[in-house]
Amino acid sequence: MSNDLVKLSAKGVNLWFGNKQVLKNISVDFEPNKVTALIGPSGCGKSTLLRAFNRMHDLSPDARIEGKFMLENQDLYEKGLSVTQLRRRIGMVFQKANPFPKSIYENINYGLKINDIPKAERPGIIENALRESYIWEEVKDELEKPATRLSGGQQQRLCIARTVALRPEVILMDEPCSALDPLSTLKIEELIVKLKKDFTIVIVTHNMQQAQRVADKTVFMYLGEIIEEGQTKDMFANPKNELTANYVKGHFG
Ligand SMILES: Nc1ncnc2c1ncn2[C@@H]1O[C@H](COP(=O)(O)OP(=O)(O)OP(=O)(O)O)[C@@H](O)[C@H]1O
Repeated sequence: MSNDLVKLSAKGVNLWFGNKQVLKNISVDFEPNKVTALIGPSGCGKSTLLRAFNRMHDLSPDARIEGKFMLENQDLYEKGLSVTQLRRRIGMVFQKANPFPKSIYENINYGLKINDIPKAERPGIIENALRESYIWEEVKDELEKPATRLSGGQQQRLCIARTVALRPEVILMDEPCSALDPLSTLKIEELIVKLKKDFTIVIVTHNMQQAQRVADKTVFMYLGEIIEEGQTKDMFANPKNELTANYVKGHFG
């Protein structure tokens, strides 16, 4: 793939927790302004791979990583690279919404403050991030309310707003809808599809319908390896590998 079609990539990655090898010779490219879904049965290493891009295993003493993770030309594990700076370029949204126990406004303002965004610019950025995340109309009159009083779906959209406010290049999403009801899930899916105009998105999901609704490309993993990847439509309509076929048909997982 030519380089301008690659935003984020892993090359020859192996990862162990203690003696257990969890990722095996993973090489994958993620295209800019596309949504890519990582799918596969429980325990196959999807979250481990996603988290490795954001250096989330740095503090696990038993994690050992080989191979390269690149954001365009930046080696994400380069010695001396600031993890804070890296996470500004690669944001992450988790399975369970995790707003700070502060006001809705402050949840977004905090990240802007610690990243030295001038005070005068912050209200506009906060409003814009809330609008982009389809939550502004619901919260605009109660920005001082504690974020923890929002519904689960609203909290997750707030967490997405908190991430987009910092204008990362990539947003990693680890099962962002698994704790949400169907209506909130659809709102987040609509949001994900809209956000790809500005961001490159990688999403871990167990929900095959969700992968087909939101993802341009899909990567199927099994026991720590990538078995198949391709355009989502092709992978679901004509999987090349028998394991992929059985998984997408719901025969195991
Ligand atoms: N910090 C850790 N220390 C030790 N083992 C871990 C750690 N994190 C994950 N594992 C193990 O690595 C394997 C892969 O886990 P991972 O969470 O990446 O799978 P997954 O495909 O995302 O699964 P799920 O769909 O259930 O979330 C599992 O066997 C898990 O127990």
